[in-house]
Amino acid sequence: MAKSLTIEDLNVYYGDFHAVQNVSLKIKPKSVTAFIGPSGCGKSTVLRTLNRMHEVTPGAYTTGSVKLDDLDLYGKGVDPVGVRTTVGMVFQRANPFPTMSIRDNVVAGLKLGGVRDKAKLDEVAEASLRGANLWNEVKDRLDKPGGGLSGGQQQRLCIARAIAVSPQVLLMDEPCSALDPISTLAIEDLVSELKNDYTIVIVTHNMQQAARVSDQTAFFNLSGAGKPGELVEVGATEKVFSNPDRKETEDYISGRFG
Ligand SMILES: Nc1ncnc2c1ncn2[C@@H]1O[C@H](COP(=O)(O)OP(=O)(O)OP(=O)(O)O)[C@@H](O)[C@H]1O
Repeated sequence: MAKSLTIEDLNVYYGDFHAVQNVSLKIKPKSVTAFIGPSGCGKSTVLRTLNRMHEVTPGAYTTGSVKLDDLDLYGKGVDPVGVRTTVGMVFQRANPFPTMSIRDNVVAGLKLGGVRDKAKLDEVAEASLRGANLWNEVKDRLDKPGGGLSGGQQQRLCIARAIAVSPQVLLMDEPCSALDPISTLAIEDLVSELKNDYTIVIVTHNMQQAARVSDQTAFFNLSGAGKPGELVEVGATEKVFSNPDRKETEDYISGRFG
């Protein structure tokens, strides 16, 4: 199920603005990769190119390639909507449909895809909520609105919604930035469990979080004011945090800048 991602010579533009340059990176199946770096260096931009989500911004485009196993996600005839099902995404702020029931929130994507069989929908809702470590907290109120859950529960609901459509990769853009420390730890534990089934890429500003949850860390930086962001260093998380190759990486990780 889980697949690899291979990014080669990726450049991202917002119209005339060259946001990110020459990123090449391999992401193994069933691993967690953390994107770290100072604000504006292009972490979210690169993340969004992994499921063509940047294309919702008018004028945004890429050069280079992103492959899911052998499939070029930007190849001729590849449907971006299909890509976003295969490569799911969880955003910074939990964004459940607030008035929709918890159950319907989870299976919204399946329903949109035409699945009508109630038994099947219930089965996927339960499996996804269990997968997101939320089932026990909500099993007695599945018909209540998603907006009535706590922030941390809403974020896990969004993770359940993302996994309900059986993706191969999960992208997470600062999924804990709006959460308290306990909810944050719950999401981090969940990420470690989800790694058994999915390939995960997570953007985080929290160094401890990157160190705790990821196998591989990619450090991005700006080459100068107004210049594009670039990938400075990527490697095993333990190595990047204990013995980085580049001084900029060490300075950032040790809090000397950024
Ligand atoms: N929709 C957009 N339209 C135009 N420029 C954008 C857009 N989104 C991002 N940018 C620009 O692209 C650059 C990279 O932004 P991005 O959000 O990817 O950085 P980031 O590293 O994720 O930052 P942060 O840590 O602050 O979220 C920035 O200069 C930003 O202003």
